[in-house]
Amino acid sequence: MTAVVETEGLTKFYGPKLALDDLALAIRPGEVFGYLGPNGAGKTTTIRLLLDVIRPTSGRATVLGAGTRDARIRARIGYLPGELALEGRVRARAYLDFVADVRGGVNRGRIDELAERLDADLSVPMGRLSKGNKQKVGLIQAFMHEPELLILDEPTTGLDPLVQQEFLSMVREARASGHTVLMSSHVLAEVEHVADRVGIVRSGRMVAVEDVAALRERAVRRVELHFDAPVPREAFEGLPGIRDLTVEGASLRCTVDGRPDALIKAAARFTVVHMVSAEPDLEEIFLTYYSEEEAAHARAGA
Ligand SMILES: Nc1ncnc2c1ncn2[C@@H]1O[C@H](COP(=O)(O)OP(=O)(O)OP(=O)(O)O)[C@@H](O)[C@H]1O
Repeated sequence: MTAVVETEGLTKFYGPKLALDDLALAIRPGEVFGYLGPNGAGKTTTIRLLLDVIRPTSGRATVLGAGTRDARIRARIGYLPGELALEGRVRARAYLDFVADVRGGVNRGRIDELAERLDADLSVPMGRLSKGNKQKVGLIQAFMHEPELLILDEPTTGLDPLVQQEFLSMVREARASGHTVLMSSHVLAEVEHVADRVGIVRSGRMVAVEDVAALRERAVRRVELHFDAPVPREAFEGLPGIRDLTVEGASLRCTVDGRPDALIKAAARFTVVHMVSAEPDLEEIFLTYYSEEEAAHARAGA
C-alpha cells in the first residue's frame, strides 16, 4: 500500500532556527491523520513543505505519489491554510465561484450545500467576514472539489461547537469516499473523534504516532455502577485494571485502566440498574508524551 503522503528526513531551518527535524511521516490511503502539537511545534511548517509553499533544507516528501513540486497534484488536494488571507470587497460567494472556475470540475450546487451545512454567510465582502466565517469560506474552498487528499491546518479554529460537529461529519464523509485527510490541531479533543491515527510533534520532532483506537484502550476512565441491591466489595477487589474502588451499598465507583471487560463480567453477576462511564481521558496520555519529552530534554541538557 503506497502512502498518500510520505516524508523522509524532512528538515527545515529558518535561518539558524530548526523548525522541523528529520521528519518521517507516512499517511495511508483513506485514513484521517491528526497532526498534533503545541504552538510552534512545526505543524504549519510541515504542511507548507508538503504543498511546496516553502522548500526543505534537506530531506524529501511525496504527495499522491509525486514530488511536492509537481503542479499536477494541486487539483487533487484541498488545502485549508492556517492563516487565511481573505481580504477586500469581493463577496465570499464571488470568490468561491472564481476559485471553482479556475479549478474546474466543481459542481456549483456543492458550494451551496457546504455553505448551508456550515451555516456560512457568503453575501458579505471578504474583508468584513468574521473570523469564523472566514474559516468557513476556507473550508468550502478546500472541500468543494471533493479532493482525494485534504490538508487542513487547524481547521476548527473559530468554529462554534455545532459547526465543528458538521465539519467532523464532512471529514467522515470524505473518508467514506476513500479520501485521505491530514488535519493539524494543538488539542487532541478536536481530532480524537474522527482521526484513525495521531502523530504528536514537539519542537520539530515527531515524538509518537499512535492508533486512536489503541490509545482509547489504554486510556483511563471513571465508571459508576448502580445495582438493585447492595453488593459485596470482595466481588470487585483485585480485578485487573480496576483502581480507586469504592462500594457504598448498591453503588460502586472506580477507575478503569484500559478495557472494562473484567469489571463488566464481575458486575453481570448482580442486577445493574444504571451505569455511568465517562469518556476515556486521552488528553492525559497525550500530555505524558510531552512531559516525557521534556524530561528527556532536561536530561540531555544536564
Ligand atoms: N518564516 C519563519 N521564520 C522564522 N521562524 C519561523 C518561521 N515560520 C515558523 N517559524 C518558527 O518555526 C517553528 C515552527 O513553527 P510552525 O508555524 O511550523 O509551528 P506550528 O506547530 O504550526 O505552530 P502554531 O500552532 O503556532 O501554528 C516555530 O518556532 C516558529 O516560530
